[in-house]
Amino acid sequence: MLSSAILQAVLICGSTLFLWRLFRQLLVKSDLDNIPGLPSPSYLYGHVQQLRDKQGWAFYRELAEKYPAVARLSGPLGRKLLFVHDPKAMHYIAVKEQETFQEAEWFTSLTNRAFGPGLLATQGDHHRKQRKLLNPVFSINHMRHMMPTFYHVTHKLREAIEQRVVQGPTEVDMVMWMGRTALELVGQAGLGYSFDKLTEESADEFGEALKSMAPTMATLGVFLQFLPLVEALIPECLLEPLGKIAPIPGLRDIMHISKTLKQKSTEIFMQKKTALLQGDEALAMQVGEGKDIMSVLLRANMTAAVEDRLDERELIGQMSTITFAAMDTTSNALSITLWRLAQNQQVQDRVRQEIFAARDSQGGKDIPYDDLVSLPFLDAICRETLRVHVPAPMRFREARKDSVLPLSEPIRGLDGKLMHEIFVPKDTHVFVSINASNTNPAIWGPDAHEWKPERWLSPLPETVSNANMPGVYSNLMTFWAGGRACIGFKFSQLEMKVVLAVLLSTFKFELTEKAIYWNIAPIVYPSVVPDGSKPELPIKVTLLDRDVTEA
Ligand code: HEM
Repeated sequence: MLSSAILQAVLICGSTLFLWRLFRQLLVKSDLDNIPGLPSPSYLYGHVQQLRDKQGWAFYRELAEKYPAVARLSGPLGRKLLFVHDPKAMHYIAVKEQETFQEAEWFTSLTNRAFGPGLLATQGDHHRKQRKLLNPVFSINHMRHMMPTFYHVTHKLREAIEQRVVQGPTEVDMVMWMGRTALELVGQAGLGYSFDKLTEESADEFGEALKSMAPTMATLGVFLQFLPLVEALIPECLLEPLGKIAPIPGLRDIMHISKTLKQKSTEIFMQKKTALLQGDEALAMQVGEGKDIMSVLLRANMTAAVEDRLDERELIGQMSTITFAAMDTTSNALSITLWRLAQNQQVQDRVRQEIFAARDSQGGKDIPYDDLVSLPFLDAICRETLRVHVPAPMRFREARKDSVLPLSEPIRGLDGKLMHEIFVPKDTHVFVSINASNTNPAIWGPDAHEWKPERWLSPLPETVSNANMPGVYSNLMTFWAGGRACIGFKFSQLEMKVVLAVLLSTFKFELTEKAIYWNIAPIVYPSVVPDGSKPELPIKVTLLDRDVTEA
């Protein structure tokens, strides 16, 4: 009784706040009304259905081609949304004015509840303090130390696939194997924890909870928007008991998942802390031998100046945060790379020869860090895949106060006048299209949409450097920019290269008869039916006869 009254009160307050923000935006005329954009197909939903369409690639392409900098779109009930891929505007959003253009409030509340106060849940000075301590543990120097762990896990993967194809060419679901490998790699190299032996079917409670987090979040849908309000109105001590009885689908599941994540992260953290206090010998006995990101972080935290130290809740919060952020992104990037190589046998042969030559120069052993990262064609394949096939293609931000967004080139407003900048009122929802930016023909040339690794082997067009793209990686926005850019982008580069080097020197990958559909989602994934919800990527895998391949 009491719970439904509280729930009703929250819903009424939430709806009032939503309507107030909507009316304010509709009533107060701003630059948003003068920006050209696609007409809304429905007053009720606006463009939401097109934006959420898993096969909406043509819609996104049309939008980017028709409006090469910004466009106005519609949200539910006529709410104005800003679609952006102009480099200067993106610099402003991600770097210069990142405190104005923040993640949606519900997202930070949710990640705080789900994972604890890690990087995805903190803002401003608190976030900067965390990054200051975490940045060095993701440095190239630490990646180097983790090479043996990367190879150890990847050889397990190779053995697992070899067992399945040893009798002859076999169809293998590569997205499943890339997912398991990415989780185990971030487990061992990130947390010093093993989720999955890879050689047998095994389910780990922590790994399962992490994997089910994103699909369960999706079932909560519109209720998530009310989370900050719920937190503001209901005392902390009542949240859990009320959550258990509230008639909201998925809520109990997400509470259970968060509890499991916290318990397991705390358990691993405590083991690590004890080992650290016992000294280097005890640490060396652990998975990751004390070289994993969390062990290094714990050591760094102990020796940091008192004002720079993170408390235990923050350290524990980083564990699920990092694993969650690392998992599907890199595994799907690897899946897309394998699919592209299966489509392009000549490219696959050429990169394999490069890998063989590098292995031969090591007497057939694993390629060391410096040699691996500087293999030019392997590098070109990774860059090109991350340019054209962005794993997380859209970023969302909310303007927390009125702001003025500068543009690289003026656009012509609906009133016929040139607009050099756009006044963006507080509460405007901004969609940044990384895809549109990475495949902009004005920057990358007329073949911008084609997957052509060779483009990275010669100097890039001048338009690329002239665009002043703010992204942290290769003039691309794939890993975002500024203080919230992906902290793990070097980790993911290394992961992609180690996995590709080991797999391509053992197997040949070919397409099967089955069609593959890439679905637009927070992380793009493949399926064998259009709009399929189950990630699947069947690829024909053949064990290489090294002599034949080299002949
Ligand atoms: C191809 C693989 C990857 C892609 C495309 C990717 C992309 C991104 C993007 C776009 C962001 C910014 C999100 C935003 O603020 O809106 C981000 C943040 C983040 N990524 Fe990655 N990521 C990848 C791999 C990884 C890996 C391997 C790790 C960890 C080992 C990682 C850890 C993180 C963390 C912790 C954040 C939050 C950073 C912060 O807010 O300070 N990512 N990533």
